Amino acid sequence: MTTVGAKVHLETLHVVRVMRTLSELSSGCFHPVLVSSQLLVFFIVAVMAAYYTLLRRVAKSQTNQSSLFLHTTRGYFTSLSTKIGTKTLPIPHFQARSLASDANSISLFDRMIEGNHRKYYMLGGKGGVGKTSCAASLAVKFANYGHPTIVVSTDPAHSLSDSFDQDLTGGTLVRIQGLDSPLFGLEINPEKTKEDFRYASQNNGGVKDLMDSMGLGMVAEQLGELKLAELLDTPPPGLDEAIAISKVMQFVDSPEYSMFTRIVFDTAPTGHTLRLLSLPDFMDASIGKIMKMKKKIASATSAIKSVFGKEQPSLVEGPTDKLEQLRERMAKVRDLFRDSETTEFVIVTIPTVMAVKESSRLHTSLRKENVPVKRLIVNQILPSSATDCKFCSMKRKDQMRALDMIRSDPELGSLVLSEAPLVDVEIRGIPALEFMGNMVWK
Ligand SMILES: Nc1ncnc2c1ncn2[C@@H]1O[C@H](COP(=O)(O)OP(=O)(O)OP(=O)(O)O)[C@@H](O)[C@H]1O
Repeated sequence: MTTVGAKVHLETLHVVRVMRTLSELSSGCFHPVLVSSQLLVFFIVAVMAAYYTLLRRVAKSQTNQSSLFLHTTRGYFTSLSTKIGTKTLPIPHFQARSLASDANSISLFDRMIEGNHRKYYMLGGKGGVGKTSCAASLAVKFANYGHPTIVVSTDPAHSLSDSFDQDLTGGTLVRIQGLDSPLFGLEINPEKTKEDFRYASQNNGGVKDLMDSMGLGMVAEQLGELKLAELLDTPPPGLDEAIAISKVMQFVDSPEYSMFTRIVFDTAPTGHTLRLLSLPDFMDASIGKIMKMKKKIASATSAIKSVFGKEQPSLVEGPTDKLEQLRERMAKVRDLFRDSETTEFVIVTIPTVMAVKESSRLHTSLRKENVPVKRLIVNQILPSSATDCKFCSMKRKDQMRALDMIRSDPELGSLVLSEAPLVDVEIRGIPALEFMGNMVWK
């Protein structure tokens, strides 16, 4: 065999090995409850990793080539503030209050609380504009209206814990204290998940024992063979988003979460969020390509084997093809992001030219992706009373110009504007979030 021939043969062997790994991962023995969280993430990363490996290798072988807010709010908070502790609690059973409203005088927020079917809200925008404060305040408001609610941060640089002034970093749902109503929070921790993968592939022992006990020892070996650790040192783009998506899939699919009628996402700054939204399409295409190649390789190998009179076990179809199932779930998430009955993306901005321009671009991208957007929150507006210092009055004039820019912007002008003033305290803790919620969500 020539050197080039040997190389192509090696590449093909690698491809077959990856396919086998996916096939093993795809077949049998997955107990839905045990596997739902960690293995789902494992599975998505395995598919992404395999896809990138394939792309790299196949392409290579084929081509060989100050107190500013004068209406002071401080007194409001200090009268309400209490020191709040956190602990993880089992999820109790709750029922959303009946939310009947007069169809003629219905506000945008009335529509948001209407109905007991599940709705998803994603808040996004430029860094530091107040996405977390708005997302947390919305979640608190939903809960206070009787909706069992989850608030999830998909921003790798989380500030949800800081916003609630409670520890939500454990990677599991935590009951948020200080409310009579059911509100749970979660910060998705991609670093921890990546660490788990590194551990899984470097030190198969612990994970293998665990997976053996689940009847999945074979999967642990195969994950090791994929050398995920190497891949995770240079993780494929979008891995953080893949982990976030796997959580969305959990919320969508799992009966464990079915009692939650509102799910609020505090998303990462614009770039990450757009990747998150386009990932299901990307995954769908990737899985499609992997499946096509799987079929090609299977038919090629069976042709060769038939020449030698040997029967080749089929790589093409298993009775339970988990790849196809994953593809269907991805399609479900993709459709969910685009369903205006269930999902709304809320853009948060501040009145500066730079933030407005970025929000306009974000809206363009969301529109292209067919993600429903109805509302634009303009946060941190200096109140009209802030004119007795020169700095404040200059700043306010600047902000008014940015607001005019929003109203005449072809992208943003059509959205419902919610204006929130800059307040003289940090938005932190439940009382502050309730206060913020009453300013923003009307
Ligand atoms: N209307 C407001 N008045 C006063 N302070 C505010 C207001 N909105 C937000 N803040 C403060 O601004 C800071 C940033 O807010 P927040 O964390 O909500 O922004 P973010 O967009 O989520 O930031 P990041 O992109 O870093 O996650 C926080 O200290 C918050 O308390």
